[in-house]
Amino acid sequence: MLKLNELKVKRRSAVLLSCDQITMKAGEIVGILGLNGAGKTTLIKAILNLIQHEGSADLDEWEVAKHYEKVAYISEEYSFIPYFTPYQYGCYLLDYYPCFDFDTYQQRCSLFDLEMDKKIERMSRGQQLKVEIAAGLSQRAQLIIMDEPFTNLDVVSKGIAVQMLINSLEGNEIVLVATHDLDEIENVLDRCLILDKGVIKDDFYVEELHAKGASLRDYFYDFTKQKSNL
Ligand SMILES: Nc1ncnc2c1ncn2[C@@H]1O[C@H](COP(=O)(O)OP(=O)(O)OP(=O)(O)O)[C@@H](O)[C@H]1O
Repeated sequence: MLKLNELKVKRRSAVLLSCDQITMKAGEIVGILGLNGAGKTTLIKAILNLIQHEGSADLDEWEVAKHYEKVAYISEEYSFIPYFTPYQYGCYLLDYYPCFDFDTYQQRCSLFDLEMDKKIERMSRGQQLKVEIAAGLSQRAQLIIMDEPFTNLDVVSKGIAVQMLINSLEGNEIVLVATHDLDEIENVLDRCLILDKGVIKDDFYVEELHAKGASLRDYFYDFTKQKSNL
């Protein structure tokens, strides 16, 4: 279980994030959605203790920040070592993460058509993101946090990445995905947190939305309309 306890991020006089207590159950895939500047990355960085914040994020009663070996963080703020090749990066992760599945990582790199012996710094941004996705999803982490994991991927690779995410799950992981790629992720998400100006404005199960005959795109259209009072 992931429990967020009153997370708050302040910068000078501005409050960038202010969350009440939220709990996510093992096995839930949760979308963190919101318009540009809504606070998605701020929320993720507060959970990961990458920025100064109040409150805490606990994974099964343990602070997330004290158990990075249980957490995979996939974002465009890459964690690979640029002068490594994907092969060398995999060896490094194998040393660091006790459960890292090197064989599956290699298969995933191959699915993405990545060259295992090319320096990551010489790859395109999309290819670098693929290395991050292949690596993060091979960590066998309990908590997988993805910040805009599909944005720089081509249309074919987005589909491969979504399928890779689904295939990588054993069922008990908690997955948080911040994304604007609603169509790609809609059928993968169990639950959505809707952020606006650093506050969670809505929290619902996608099933409930679908039961009303609506899609995430419809939801956001209405949400934006209400915001701008059109
Ligand atoms: N270091 C900082 N200092 C001051 N304000 C910041 C800082 N980082 C982010 N912000 C502000 O916090 C708010 C939330 O930013 P954040 O990056 O979390 O949004 P986001 O929902 O991830 O947006 P996007 O969809 O555009 O990536 C924005 O208004 C942004 O300007």
